[in-house]
Amino acid sequence: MGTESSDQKHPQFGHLPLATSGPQECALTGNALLRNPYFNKGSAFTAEERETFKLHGLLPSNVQTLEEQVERAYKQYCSRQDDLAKNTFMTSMKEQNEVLYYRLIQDHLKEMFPVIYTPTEGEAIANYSRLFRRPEGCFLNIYDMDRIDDNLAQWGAPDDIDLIVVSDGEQILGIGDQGVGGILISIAKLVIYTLCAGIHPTRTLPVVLDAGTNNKAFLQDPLYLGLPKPRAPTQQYNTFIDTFIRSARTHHPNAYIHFEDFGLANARTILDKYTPHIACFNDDIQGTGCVTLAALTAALHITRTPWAHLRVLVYGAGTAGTGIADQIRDAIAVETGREASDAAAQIWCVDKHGLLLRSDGERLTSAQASYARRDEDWTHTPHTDLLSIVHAVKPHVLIGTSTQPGAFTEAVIRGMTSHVPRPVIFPLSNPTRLHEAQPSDIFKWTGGKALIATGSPFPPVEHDGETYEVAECNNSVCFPGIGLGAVLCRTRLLSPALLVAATRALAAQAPALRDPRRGLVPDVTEVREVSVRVAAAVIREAGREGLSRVGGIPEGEAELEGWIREQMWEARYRGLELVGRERASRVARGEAGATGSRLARE
Ligand SMILES: NC(=O)C1=CN([C@@H]2O[C@H](COP(=O)(O)OP(=O)(O)OC[C@H]3O[C@@H](n4cnc5c(N)ncnc54)[C@H](O)[C@@H]3O)[C@@H](O)[C@H]2O)C=CC1
Ligand SMILES: CC(=O)C(=O)O
Ligand SMILES: [Mg+2]
Repeated sequence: MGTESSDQKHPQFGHLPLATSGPQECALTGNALLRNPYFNKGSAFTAEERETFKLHGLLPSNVQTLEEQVERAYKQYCSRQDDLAKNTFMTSMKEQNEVLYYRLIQDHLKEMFPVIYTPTEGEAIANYSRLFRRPEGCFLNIYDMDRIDDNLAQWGAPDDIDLIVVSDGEQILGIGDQGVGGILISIAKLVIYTLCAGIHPTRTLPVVLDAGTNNKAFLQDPLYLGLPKPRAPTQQYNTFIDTFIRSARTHHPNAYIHFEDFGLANARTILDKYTPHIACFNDDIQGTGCVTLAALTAALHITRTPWAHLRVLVYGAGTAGTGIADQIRDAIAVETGREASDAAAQIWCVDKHGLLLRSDGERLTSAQASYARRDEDWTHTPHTDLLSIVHAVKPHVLIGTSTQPGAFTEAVIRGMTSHVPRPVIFPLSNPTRLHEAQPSDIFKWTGGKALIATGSPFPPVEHDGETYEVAECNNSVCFPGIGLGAVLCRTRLLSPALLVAATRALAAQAPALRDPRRGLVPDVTEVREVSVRVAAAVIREAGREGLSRVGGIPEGEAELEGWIREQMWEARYRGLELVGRERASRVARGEAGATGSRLARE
């Protein structure tokens, strides 16, 4: 586990795998220190530090607090003319001073989350090659597979990396193939891990797998920074993935691997292949499934619909849609004692050719096949028309993961409302412009009866003099806590039981359970505390299943949560201790109290 504090003892918990307090050892001085975003404090370096680290003459004389720096940075942020410019400003702040960057976001979380994540991050990704200033992360090239080992080895010693987020850029945030720009989704997800779960920012690695792109505009753009070739054929692609996983396991054997925004054909195949062997997670399949099931669980608590009678319609049966369907199927099976195949019969999936039917044959992916319906039951209903399907199925729940804006029309929503008293409607497609319906319209068309959650943030809805929160049902509410739990107990695998435990922990924290005007999932401003509970559930379950590789984890609830909190990184300045280069390289090799792998190269 993290070596940062291997020589520090915590008064309450003894030796913690990863401590985030106390002084930090630093071998950098002068300009090199100011240019290092992890150690840099800018105008907040104390008089003593300015002396010790040879900073005199390199900084204006006034020593400021982090709060004063945040105030100035926020004013600069506000002066940027639009969200994309604000996003670019934040990227540059991250390159200069990580503590200030995270603290600024934390102090303005609600306002800034959509700027550093969906929807604005999608715009930044689409414009990656135009906005590019400085590379961040690890770029792997399918035509240079022999170098993957070296490329990954340079990120530190085997114990330095706890978490890798990797994307191949094929299906980014609902905006399709973004090629090498996919590095930015890996970076954005890692920022959320740090913000929302206190994952140590220097112990993570963002990776993009550049296998080409089928984005025609990029292929014709001389400024495109990735491989200007169509995506490589399947066999070569599979070898690329295998090589990446093998090298990652060799050089960073403890890293939990998070897959993000892979294309439909590959996302599931890769997850199924590696889940039995390594601790890995696909956010679009499992994270989205987990948060949606948690939101649904809270909604059913309010509507009082029994699991045994539940009817669910999933519109858009791709990576996210089938991931959600699987989680709901498994929950129905657990709650009713039915076989998973029987539980699947309570879920109807619609994709671009209409309701999934058995006669679709080879057109169905393996994930879709278990939801295909018998053709003979649909001979009298137009199975390509959503409204007709709604009238035939009478769903309690309608979920949109189709990227088709406005697909949940007034007729569809009113049709659904004619069959069930409290329709549960989740338009989850990102970014905001791709949502299947607007929450305010859904509220209007259902006479305020709907229980709504959306994929991107929306403002609250007014109805009959009351204000109703619209929950953001985004995997960002659950993947940080799941990852924190997985990292802290160094789970060998991320088994289905760990995900069930995480989902239950998340569902139990739905604000709507306390007040029906509040959201079906916790708000982003609450996520850090939510992550503690989710991580605790994951760690406890990993212990029960014999998957945990860390000893001495406290058992009591309060003690376990305290143990987790102690290891969550926080955006505050710590004292610096000057050490010699030799000590610093031992630190970087994990032989002494380290400050993070990336410093090995600095
Ligand atoms: N809220 C959240 O946490 C998450 C939201 N998403 C969003 O969900 C959407 C889908 O993402 P993925 O599943 O990764 O993409 P995907 O490409 O794997 O799935 C989209 C599916 O929609 C289908 N589709 C296209 N046109 C359709 C139509 N007219 N009717 C019905 N189905 C249609 C496609 O054939 C495909 O199977 C994206 O907008 C993405 O941003 C994805 C993951 C998490
Ligand atoms: C939220 C997310 O993971 C997506 O839209 O792909
Ligand atoms: Mg995603």
